Amino acid sequence: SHLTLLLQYFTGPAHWKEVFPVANGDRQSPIDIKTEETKYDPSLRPLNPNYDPASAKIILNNGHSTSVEFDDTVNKSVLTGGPLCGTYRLRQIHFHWGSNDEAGSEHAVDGMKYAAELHVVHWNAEKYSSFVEAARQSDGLAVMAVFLKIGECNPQLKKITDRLDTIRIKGKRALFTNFDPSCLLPKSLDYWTYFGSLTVPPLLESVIWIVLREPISVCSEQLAQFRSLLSTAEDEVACCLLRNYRPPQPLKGREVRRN
Ligand SMILES: CCCSc1c(F)c(F)c(S(=O)(=O)NC)c(F)c1F
Ligand SMILES: [Zn+2]
Repeated sequence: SHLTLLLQYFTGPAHWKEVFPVANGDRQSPIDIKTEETKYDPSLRPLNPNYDPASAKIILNNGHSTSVEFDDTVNKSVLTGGPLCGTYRLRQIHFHWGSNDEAGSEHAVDGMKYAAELHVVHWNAEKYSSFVEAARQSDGLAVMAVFLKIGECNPQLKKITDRLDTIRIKGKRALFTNFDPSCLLPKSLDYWTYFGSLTVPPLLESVIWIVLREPISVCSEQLAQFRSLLSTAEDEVACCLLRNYRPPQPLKGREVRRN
């Protein structure tokens, strides 16, 4: 309907600042990482993801992406090390992609975009009592970003893309357990890190970003399965979730460090 199209037009990234002024803030994400300007920091430690496959609970279509949600009531699946102080608890993973294989990642590297990007979302359970409280703090969230590069079909990603037909409609969820998201990480855990934000409203500036330098592979057919998800609910005119990435935002003097 015209109203749906109008809403979709006004809910795009260009209009977010009208409702969420922080969209023009000093630490917005994603960014274009200019590799020549990144700074080696010897104090950065190796990343130490430690996930229990039993923490995985459900796979979900929230209308903006597909996510796997984890049990974050105890410190069973955590991320420590890297730029982080303390223990960050795994909350969920989700993906960003584009309407074609040429663009889809949120972060860019020297102006180059990958086909898609995986976000592994953690919150600072040592200092804060809930995800929602942590999401309001400058050191509340830690998101590990993994680039997906067009190439071979990814057998680990298949565990997720093979289930998408059961959650095509916005709001649908299905049981999804016995899954360790480490299987989606590249061989090298070398990374860039910088202080940023959520990339979807409310765009809260509470994310310590950890962007892995080595991509994992994804094939066109698997990306097509992401694009076949619907951004609409049962009672709405069906509309495919063709793209869900925010374009790069101004760096505003921030430093990007590398280990
Ligand atoms: C528990 C519900 C929200 S968890 C979440 C999310 F769903 C999301 F999409 C992003 S993002 O901004 O898109 N990518 C970094 C986040 F940062 C998040 F923390
Ligand atoms: Zn994300």
